[in-house]
Amino acid sequence: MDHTTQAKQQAAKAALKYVEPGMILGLGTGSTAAELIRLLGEQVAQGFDITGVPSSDQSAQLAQELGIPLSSLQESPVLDLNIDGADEVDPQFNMIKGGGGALLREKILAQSAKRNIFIVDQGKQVHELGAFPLPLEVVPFALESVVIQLQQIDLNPQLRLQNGAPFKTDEGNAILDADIRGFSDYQRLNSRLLAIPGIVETGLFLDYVDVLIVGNLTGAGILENPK
Ligand SMILES: O=C(CO)[C@H](O)[C@H](O)COP(=O)(O)O
Repeated sequence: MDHTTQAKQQAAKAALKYVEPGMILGLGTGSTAAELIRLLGEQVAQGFDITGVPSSDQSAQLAQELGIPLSSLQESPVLDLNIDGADEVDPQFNMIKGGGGALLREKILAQSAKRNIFIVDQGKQVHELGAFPLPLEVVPFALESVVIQLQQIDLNPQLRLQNGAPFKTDEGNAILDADIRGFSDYQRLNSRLLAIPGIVETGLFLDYVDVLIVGNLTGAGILENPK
């Protein structure tokens, strides 16, 4: 197993300690979140009682295969806890998410949770955001128009592809990956992006972290956000 996977597993293992019986738990998307879902599956098989609300069809499928009872956000609109991964996190707990294309549902779950824990391997910690392109979820009808507007502010948007065709999110939208290097006022950038009609959501997750768990080869560091 490679070192990054080991670090992701350590982060997931540390997060498991925050999960209490009877919780309605938001299940993130991506390989780190999948590590957590696998661990939860083992716990559920031993009689642990939780209900998961998945942030993607992919996570729903994995949880279902492992026998984790599932609910939907419609049935369970308030989550006790949400646990998800991230693509980048800076020292102020600002994050880029959406590498797996689930940013819209992920942000909705994060917003619906009483508490949010993000689990990352140490390679995700950065001084400033932007080496990882910022995913933007865009309504297909508006795609070309949004591309032009993003080009005008030098964000060099790239249409995300999958097997040669435009990537389609679980909500049926497209993803544009934008180059935000050089921008440091993330709140302002986020507001500016969300003001463009057709951009449904951005992968900038600002003010969402309650606890950040950073996995390494042998364990995990716990960082509480003093917000
Ligand atoms: O935002 C996400 C999916 O939309 C993921 O949390 C993010 O891409 C991290 O993925 P991984 O754990 O595989 O590195």
